[in-house]
Amino acid sequence: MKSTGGSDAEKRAAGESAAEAVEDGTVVGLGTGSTAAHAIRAVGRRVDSGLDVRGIPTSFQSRQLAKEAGIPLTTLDEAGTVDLAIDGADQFSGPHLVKGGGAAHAREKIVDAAADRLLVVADPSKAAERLDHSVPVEVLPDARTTVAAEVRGLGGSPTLRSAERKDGPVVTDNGNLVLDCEFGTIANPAELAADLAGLPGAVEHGLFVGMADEIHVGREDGADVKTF
Ligand SMILES: O=C(CO)[C@H](O)[C@H](O)COP(=O)(O)O
Repeated sequence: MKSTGGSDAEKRAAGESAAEAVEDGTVVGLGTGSTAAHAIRAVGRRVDSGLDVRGIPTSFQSRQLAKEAGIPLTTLDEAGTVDLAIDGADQFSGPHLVKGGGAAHAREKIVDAAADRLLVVADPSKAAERLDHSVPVEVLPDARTTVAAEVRGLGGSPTLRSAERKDGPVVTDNGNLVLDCEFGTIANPAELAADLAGLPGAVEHGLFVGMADEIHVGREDGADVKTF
């Protein structure tokens, strides 16, 4: 699993802190990435101790991890609602997030938006005064050229994400491609989110505007919780 940013101890502290918030008898969205992985393993340990939950994974990776951790799984179709989602972020500023470093942001946004509460888990390197991380845009393969042109028209600089250990582009769990779009400092995340959402062939973008209810920021020896 690709790991970026802070230390593993910080990520683990964040994941374990959020996993403590999971209540008995609930449906939990399971995010993607190295920090969310710690939360999934921690929820699994609580399941071993008798916690009754059902998890909704947001990616192939989180499904595999949840199965290994012994978390019973369900789907949005079956469960209908999500009580709590735990997910990572590539950057956060207040409750606003940039996600999609693992190219899982389309399913993550569906599950995170459906949740009554979204708990973000992050190491301190993900904090920013204002969002300035590149924004991943998942695109239908046929739309990559036209969406890239539209992104340039919005003042962005798109780059097709290349795979590591495979020739060619990253292909998402949904069979699509990813354009990483640099906009510099994002003055108005809501406006950019609306512009990107309106592009034909853009499946989903990685701006999660105002979506975090809590951010658990891991330290070497614990976690700080910001509530919104
Ligand atoms: O959005 C994501 C995947 O699409 C991840 O949550 C994000 O990339 C953070 O990952 P990590 O915890 O490994 O830094």
